[in-house]
Amino acid sequence: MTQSICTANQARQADTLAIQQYRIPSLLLMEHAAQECFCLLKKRLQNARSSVIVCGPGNNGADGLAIARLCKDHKIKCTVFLPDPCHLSMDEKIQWDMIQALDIPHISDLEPALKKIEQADVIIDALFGNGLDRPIQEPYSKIIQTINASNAFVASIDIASGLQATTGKALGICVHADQTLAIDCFKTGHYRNEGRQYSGQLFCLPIGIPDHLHDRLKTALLLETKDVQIPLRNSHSHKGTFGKALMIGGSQSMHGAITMACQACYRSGIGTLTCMIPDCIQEIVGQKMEFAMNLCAPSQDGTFALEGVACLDQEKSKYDILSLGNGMGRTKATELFVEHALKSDACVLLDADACWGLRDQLHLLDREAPVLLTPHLKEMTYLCQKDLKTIQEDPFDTVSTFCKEHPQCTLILKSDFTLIGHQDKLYVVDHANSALAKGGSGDILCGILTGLYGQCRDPLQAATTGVMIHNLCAAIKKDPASVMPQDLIEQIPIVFSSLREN
Ligand SMILES: NC(=O)C1=CN([C@@H]2O[C@H](COP(=O)(O)OP(=O)(O)OC[C@H]3O[C@@H](n4cnc5c(N)ncnc54)[C@H](OP(=O)(O)O)[C@@H]3O)[C@@H](O)[C@H]2O)[C@@H](O)CC1
Ligand SMILES: [K+]
Repeated sequence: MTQSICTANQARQADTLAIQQYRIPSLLLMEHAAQECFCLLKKRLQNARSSVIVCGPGNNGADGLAIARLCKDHKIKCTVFLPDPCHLSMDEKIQWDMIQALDIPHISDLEPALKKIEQADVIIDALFGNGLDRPIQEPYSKIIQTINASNAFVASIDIASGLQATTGKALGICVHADQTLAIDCFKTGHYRNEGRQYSGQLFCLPIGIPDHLHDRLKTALLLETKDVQIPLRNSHSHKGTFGKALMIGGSQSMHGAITMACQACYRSGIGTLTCMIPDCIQEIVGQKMEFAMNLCAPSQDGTFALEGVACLDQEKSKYDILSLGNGMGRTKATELFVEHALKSDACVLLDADACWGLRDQLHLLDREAPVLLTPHLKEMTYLCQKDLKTIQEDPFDTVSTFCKEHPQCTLILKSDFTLIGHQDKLYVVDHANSALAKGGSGDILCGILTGLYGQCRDPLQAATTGVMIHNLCAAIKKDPASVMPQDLIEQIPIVFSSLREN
């Protein structure tokens, strides 16, 4: 099952359709949710000296009560805390009656409950889920404050209580979860604004809502390794089969960027690779890259000179993909190279300084051949009319709006998770790893994408597979602080073969 990322409204609509159109009783969905949560938490609950399930006034609270019942079935002790038994949703009222009939320990008075929370080593947070619609007030703020001050392991059901499920904004105070057990689908609020900070480790649990309901009702899909496809390599092939790439970049002060990008490209299966650099770095780059052909364009002050673009014009028709940006610098020549590359018939990949070089000529994106763009958040401000804060607040909207306006583009927006957009499709790759938060990491991604595009000629396949490979390269047995770009490049063959085996 591919995991959908939904707004609160989309998740609610899927629930409603499952109940009304597919006649699945709401209590049955809830029982599935409770069983899945219980399975995941069972070991911790068994080993806990004291656990508390804190339940709010809606169906999120009802999930918590159903989990308490499963604990009783498995002879696991836990205490239910329901602060407001007079204010319950319909399903919660049914769950609450069962709790009382089964004589499961429960408290509703605040002071003894807060003591229990202070002493607990496992807390299940079922205060608020998808339905939180206003700032948290007393007594809930005091309860959340006590949960956050405790040393307990905290698991939030569906979403950390206090987070608005669509926006990920903390409405006043918010539970700081160690784990979040998303019910049926992830919520956009897990990824936006404070969502990442409060959610802890994320899991998505199926509850029997027919998967196809999310074909329409979703904002994005979370990509997993099983969803990506390394381009096939027929043994009866020659170097032309796997694409001809021209990678353009480098400058006196940043010659490492283009070298790393080219190494990653070659390791990612390109047929032939030519590297275009300013002639002032010819010697140093040439020594590092026997595998690539070098083309030198005239330089000025350590970067490409304006007249260097003639070199690109002479060459550009020979390639399947032109990739620009790595270590190129922000100069007039960069803008000119971007313009002339986009006026070719080849696929064009614009990375780093090339995204900056595009900022005043976005109309050039309306072309026949595909364009791949790999901005980070700041570089994204050059590609749309939004400031950094607005992009950070809603990267989903930023990417989907851009991709609708520029249907030829595949956009890869890099932050602590990666968003990939193409036309109306939106994907998330979430393998956050600080090993990638370093200079050189983007150049390696650019190389991987170029290599993959050469083989599959499908920008979206190159993007989804390339981002996944890049993320997996960082998952090595080295401390993230010490991972060097070269470590990532050396990991590429290992990741390729493990993905191909799968
Ligand atoms: N079939 C299903 O639907 C399934 C649902 N499932 C589960 O249900 C969850 C969604 O349930 P939900 O819609 O009842 O929302 P939830 O967040 O529990 O309660 C919110 C209620 O609290 C109130 N309220 C809001 N803000 C407040 C505040 N600041 N301070 C105080 N009160 C506040 C407000 O009520 P009001 O006070 O406005 O009457 C609102 O109604 C979902 O996350 C998942 O866990 C699963 O079991 C699968 C099946
Ligand atoms: K919750």
